[in-house]
Amino acid sequence: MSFTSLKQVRNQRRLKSYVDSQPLSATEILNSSIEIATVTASSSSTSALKIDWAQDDLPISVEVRQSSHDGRGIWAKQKIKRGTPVISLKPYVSVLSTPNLASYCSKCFSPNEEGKSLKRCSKCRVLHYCSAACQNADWDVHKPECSSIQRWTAEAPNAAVAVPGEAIRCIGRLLWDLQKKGSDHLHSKAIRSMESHRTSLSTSSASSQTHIAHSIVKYLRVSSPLELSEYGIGSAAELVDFISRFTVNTFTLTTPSLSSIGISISPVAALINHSCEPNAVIVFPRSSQSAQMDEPVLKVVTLRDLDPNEEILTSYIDTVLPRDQRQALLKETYHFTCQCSLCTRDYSATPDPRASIFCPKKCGGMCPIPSDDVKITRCLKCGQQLSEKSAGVVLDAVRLGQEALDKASSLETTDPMAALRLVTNIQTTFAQANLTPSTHPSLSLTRLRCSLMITLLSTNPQISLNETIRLSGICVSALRDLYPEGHPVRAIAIAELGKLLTVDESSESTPAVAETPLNTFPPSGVKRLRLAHETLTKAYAELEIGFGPGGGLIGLETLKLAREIDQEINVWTRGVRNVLENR
Ligand SMILES: C[S@@+](CC[C@H](N)C(=O)[O-])C[C@H]1O[C@@H](n2cnc3c(N)ncnc32)[C@H](O)[C@@H]1O
Repeated sequence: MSFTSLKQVRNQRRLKSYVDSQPLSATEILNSSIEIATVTASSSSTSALKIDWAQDDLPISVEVRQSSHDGRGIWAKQKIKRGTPVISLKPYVSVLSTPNLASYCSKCFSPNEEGKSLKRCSKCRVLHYCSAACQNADWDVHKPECSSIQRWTAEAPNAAVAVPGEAIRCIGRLLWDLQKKGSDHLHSKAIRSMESHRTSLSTSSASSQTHIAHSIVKYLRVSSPLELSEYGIGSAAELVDFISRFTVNTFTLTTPSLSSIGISISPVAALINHSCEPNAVIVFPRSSQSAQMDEPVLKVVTLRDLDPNEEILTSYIDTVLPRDQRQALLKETYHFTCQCSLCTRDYSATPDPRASIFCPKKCGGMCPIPSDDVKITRCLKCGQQLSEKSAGVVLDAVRLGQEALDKASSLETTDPMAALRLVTNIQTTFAQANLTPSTHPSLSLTRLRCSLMITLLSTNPQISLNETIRLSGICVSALRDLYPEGHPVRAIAIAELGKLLTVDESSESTPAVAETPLNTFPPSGVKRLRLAHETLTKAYAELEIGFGPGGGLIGLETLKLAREIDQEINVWTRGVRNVLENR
């Protein structure tokens, strides 16, 4: 679960507060969720809850429990094998983020296929569909949205804000649905029961949520929050409360290859608590077996074998970040101090791979990265202290790297070449600072650089295929230091490397880096094909864990490619044998 998508909204102009002078008390909010939950059993620290709106989506292997530490959560009742899609459901609402509106169908979220074009709604001209069937199926929900978008666009001060952001569109869809179903419907109960932190918001969060509240009022075409009673919202405070629930409980909607394309709301999946070292992941694997109209399907897949009475935990944030940054993000958006196994790990003997530099004496050991507060750091193997000057170089590199990452990410789709220049130029600074490849933001920059090179590979002859493969290899090895076997991020990176190794070598331009004995990766000819096959087979095995049996759409593609390469290797081997026998 991540809320990067809301950043867009946060950065917009802030409006006057709508919040009532008499906010709902925490007890009132708590009571509203307890009335729908019946305690049915109890253990020493947790008690099982039977929640009517959750029962249909939960298999018998798990149950909802309440704990004093992290509230409600989902727990294993029996042994569960790793790679099990323990929960599989369709979110109540899913919407595309604005830049993706023309590239994916707004009903089934399939991408615009090459050679075909999505059909645009002729009225709002904003949503697109892959077929008339998808458009018709979405019309019930899109109807009120369509006129609201048209009005929003007509009143927009400039083209940059001509389409309401995904948070506004998502809340709009949710509220129209609740209005139609009524307050007694299980969906309405489920939404009301999601956790809110309205009473403990920081000033900046309160301000951004108030801003969203203003936008919602404008989008729904009511003149004040008091007119929202037909949506089950009785006051301005309740509207802000609703938005707080939304912020805490929204998921990033991703493609089968994990690109973020929008946001989804599922109160059942939102019952899962957080760990920076999770034992499960939330993915949208898609597969050719399921009918398109049923997509997107959210799956919670276990990453390791679970014992009975273990809590199922996913990560709400990107766990490539070092502890301080993870804790700050979780505190700001989710209002808790994380005490997971990763956050409480002792790094005095082995440094955190997310925050390390190589030993200044090059003994083969590593030092924890210095920070503004702790500048003195020494190699954990040989004890060599990092000089103050070198600590300054590292701190500068991290700061410049983060700036380059933010800037390049914003240019990624609009000007990939400029983004690539930015992330390439920072490499020298990083090399001087001795950051390890898995240290933040080094890894994020390498991943972005690799993904930009892949995008540009087919159109720009300056991009070297072998260099792209080498970078992809660096990403895979750094991700292996951070993620367990089968984690979808790692599995997708391995599949990407395997796929790159299958690209026709003859398409390679003059190598940008001279081949040296130390630089023999990737190999060429049949050795390369064999490595590609081995990598794809490994990727498939990991995809089958992180995305569940079959590995989702990427699993299917990877398996197909592995089989094709296997045939190619066989043809090549037979060819060589024939030549040898004819001699
Ligand atoms: C998406 S909800 C998870 C379900 C929530 N526990 C409930 O009862 O509805 C996220 C909220 O759960 C709580 N939470 C999740 N993980 C936690 C953790 N590891 N430690 C403490 N609180 C946690 C925080 O209050 C957070 O804002």
